[in-house]
Amino acid sequence: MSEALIRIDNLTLAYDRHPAVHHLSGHLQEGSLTAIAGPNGAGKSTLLKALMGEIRPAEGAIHHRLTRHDFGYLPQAAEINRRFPITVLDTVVLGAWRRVGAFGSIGKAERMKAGEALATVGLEGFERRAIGSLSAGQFQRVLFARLLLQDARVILLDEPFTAIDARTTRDLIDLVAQWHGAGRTVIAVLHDLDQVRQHFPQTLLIARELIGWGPTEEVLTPANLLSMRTMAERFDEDADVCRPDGHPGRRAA
Ligand SMILES: Nc1ncnc2c1ncn2[C@@H]1O[C@H](COP(=O)(O)OP(=O)(O)OP(=O)(O)O)[C@@H](O)[C@H]1O
Repeated sequence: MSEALIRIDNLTLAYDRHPAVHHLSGHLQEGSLTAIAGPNGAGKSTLLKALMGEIRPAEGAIHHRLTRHDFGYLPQAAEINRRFPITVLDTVVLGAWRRVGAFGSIGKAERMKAGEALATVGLEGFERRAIGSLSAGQFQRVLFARLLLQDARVILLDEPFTAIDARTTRDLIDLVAQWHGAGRTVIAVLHDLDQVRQHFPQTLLIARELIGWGPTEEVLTPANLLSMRTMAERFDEDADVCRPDGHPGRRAA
């Protein structure tokens, strides 16, 4: 078997020492297409941010030889400020900045590529519109066009199809399949388990602790889904990170 692209070793992620992800281990192969599923507050977004290096492990480690520029990231819609006065084309062009670097110059070629990416996502003619004037689905298409321009080796998508209509979802899932076909590594946080079963060969099921990670049909079993719900009911927002021996640490006063 080929060497893993990303290896996660006994990873604990915490905010102010309250763990959002506990003792997670596993690996991602290059070219894999993986869904991260789990209840609200399970640590899914936190894990994506840690993969990119935005959150440092409280314990354990994430091993890879990638840089921040190798990651394309689509945040949850709620994290994006759409009031920023910027056009659709310039938003897509931002995808190229990561590639050319902060001191590189964005030329005509990049702007043309941005126009092509917009056409690919079905938004030809939208170039000069302000992003604030778009529908949620149109804006999500713009963000996918930006990812196309970014041309990243690893693509991280946080709830990419939430509040998006069926047609847009289908088009964007097709893009994900194309990335996968082209050998990109794609990881998407998803809540719709039917979508996961249909389109994602690998699943990481998490409820702060790992429940299952592997082929989707082996992970999304009734037993695992029951464990997930039981663990979610017991989420303890005041838990402290474990001691190095793996036993629960002191609880916050
Ligand atoms: N910036 C932060 N500061 C403090 N706690 C945070 C922060 N971000 C997330 N958390 C907490 O970490 C835990 C995991 O949150 P996270 O957003 O990773 O979960 P999630 O699985 O992505 O949830 P959802 O499905 O609701 O988006 C939650 O208890 C959350 O309140």
